Amino acid sequence: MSQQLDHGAGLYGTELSEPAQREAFTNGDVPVAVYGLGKMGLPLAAVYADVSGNTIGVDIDEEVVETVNRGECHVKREPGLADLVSETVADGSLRATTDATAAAADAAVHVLMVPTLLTDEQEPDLSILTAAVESIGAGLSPGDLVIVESTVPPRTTVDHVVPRLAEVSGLDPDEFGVAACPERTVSGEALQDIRGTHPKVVGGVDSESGRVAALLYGELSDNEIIETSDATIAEAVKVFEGVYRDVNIALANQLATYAEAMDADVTEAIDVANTQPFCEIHDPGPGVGGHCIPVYPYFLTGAFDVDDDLLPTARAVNDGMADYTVSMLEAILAAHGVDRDDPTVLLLGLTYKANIEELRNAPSLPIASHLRETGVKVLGVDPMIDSDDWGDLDDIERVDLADATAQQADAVVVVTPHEEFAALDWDAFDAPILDGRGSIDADATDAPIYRIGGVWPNVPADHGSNHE
Ligand SMILES: NC(=O)C1=CN([C@@H]2O[C@H](COP(=O)(O)OP(=O)(O)OC[C@H]3O[C@@H](n4cnc5c(N)ncnc54)[C@H](O)[C@@H]3O)[C@@H](O)[C@H]2O)C=CC1
Ligand SMILES: CC(=O)N[C@@H]1[C@@H](OP(=O)(O)OP(=O)(O)OC[C@H]2O[C@@H](n3ccc(=O)[nH]c3=O)[C@H](O)[C@@H]2O)O[C@H](C(=O)O)[C@@H](O)[C@@H]1O
Repeated sequence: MSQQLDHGAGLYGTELSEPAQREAFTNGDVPVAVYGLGKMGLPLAAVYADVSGNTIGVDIDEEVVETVNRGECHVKREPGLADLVSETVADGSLRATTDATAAAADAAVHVLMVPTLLTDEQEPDLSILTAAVESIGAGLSPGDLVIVESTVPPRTTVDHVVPRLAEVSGLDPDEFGVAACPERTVSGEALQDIRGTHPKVVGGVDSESGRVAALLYGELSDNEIIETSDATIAEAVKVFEGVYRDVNIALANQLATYAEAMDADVTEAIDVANTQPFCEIHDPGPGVGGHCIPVYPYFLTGAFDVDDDLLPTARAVNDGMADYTVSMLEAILAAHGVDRDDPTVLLLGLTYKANIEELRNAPSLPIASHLRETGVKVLGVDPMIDSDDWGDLDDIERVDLADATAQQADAVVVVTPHEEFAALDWDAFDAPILDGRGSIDADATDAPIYRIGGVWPNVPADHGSNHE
């Protein structure tokens, strides 16, 4: 029996030995297509290219495709990614295209890394995933493996992806493999995470799908490969991780409101509580953003008919922190004698998380629109957002970082503490500061600092409770 895989053939159902399969994969004889070249897709495609020597990235955004094919990297602040993209494009391991069906026809492994969002009714929106699945179906061959790395509601792979692939390709489901292998990566450390910070979870729709997926990720990751009993469990692992985080952030936010009432510093209480191993209370803040953590609970509540008060309540607590922040700000303005009809507030950090260029569900957005509704003039500084990308921020007047302290704002709010803010002269603002993430070293300034659920350094005694 030949120990040589025909170039382009798939590994699902192959009679080759596993060593021969690994050799075929790392020799470039098992072409890979990665669908979605965003914050997660580009790092993933680059690692697949580095290992397989034969990966094509697919994106609907022509600018993304052209950027990648120039060997350039559009995903910011991912250590090592720009070099890896440049190297793999230069040696021919990585290329990009907008032609998903042509890519699917060439590939034997198809990796879905496209966004999975919500409808306006907070229901899972799998339209993007479905479009990519249909493109793959149009080019699917017997022996191929389709991998769902996108985060999806549990049961999506078995109930939606497999039937759609079979219908579009005309193949019988047992002619190709499908596995849910959710991406457990954090932006800002994507390459190291993909290569093994955490165990890689792999869940095949059948044992052969799981076997092939585990073999491939055994080449990408130097961490343990955890093969779950089926694809649904693998999908649930990812969603449960995210829901765990949302509920625990809601707990931290609720505890912050109690800390205010008891005139105690919630951060100190949390830090000390977390010194025992059964406690991992998260951090309070102005809200939970991104298109992951605030979305994943709806992959359960919007996908299954279960009587659940907990997840919706946690979502309401987290979404309520924007208004909580605004109400604190209104009290701060009053305490500092600012009673004009149109005070000016400067927001520092608009994206959902420090040093990450993503505005989806960012707490700064409801904070800004709530302030605008009350007649406040809202200025914003965010070094992660170029001026030509400011269009979505129509409630906020853009200010360059260099001009931040010159704005004569009546109050300053640190919503997202980008690393650039560490160098700011907080005294130069000559205004009270609401430090939404507890990111300012109070010893470094005489400015009055207010925190959510925290002690308020440099705040005069008559300016409300909970102060030093
Ligand atoms: N951002 C994160 O920290 C993490 C995200 N994830 C999951 O990864 C998936 C992707 O998220 P991100 O990379 O952050 O999204 P993103 O928004 O950064 O990038 C998505 C990319 O997909 C492209 N795209 C949209 N429709 C497409 C289609 N039909 N075919 C091909 N490409 C298409 C877009 O043009 C964009 O370049 C989501 O399911 C998310 O839940 C998982 C772990 C971490
Ligand atoms: C369970 C978990 O930690 N998931 C991670 C999460 O990463 P993500 O980039 O969404 O950021 P995050 O650190 O969870 O923050 C989400 C939001 O929550 C806020 N946040 C975060 C932690 C906290 O204690 N308090 C808090 O208010 C952040 O400011 C941000 O607005 O979601 C990622 C994802 O699935 O996209 C996932 O891969 C990451 O491992």
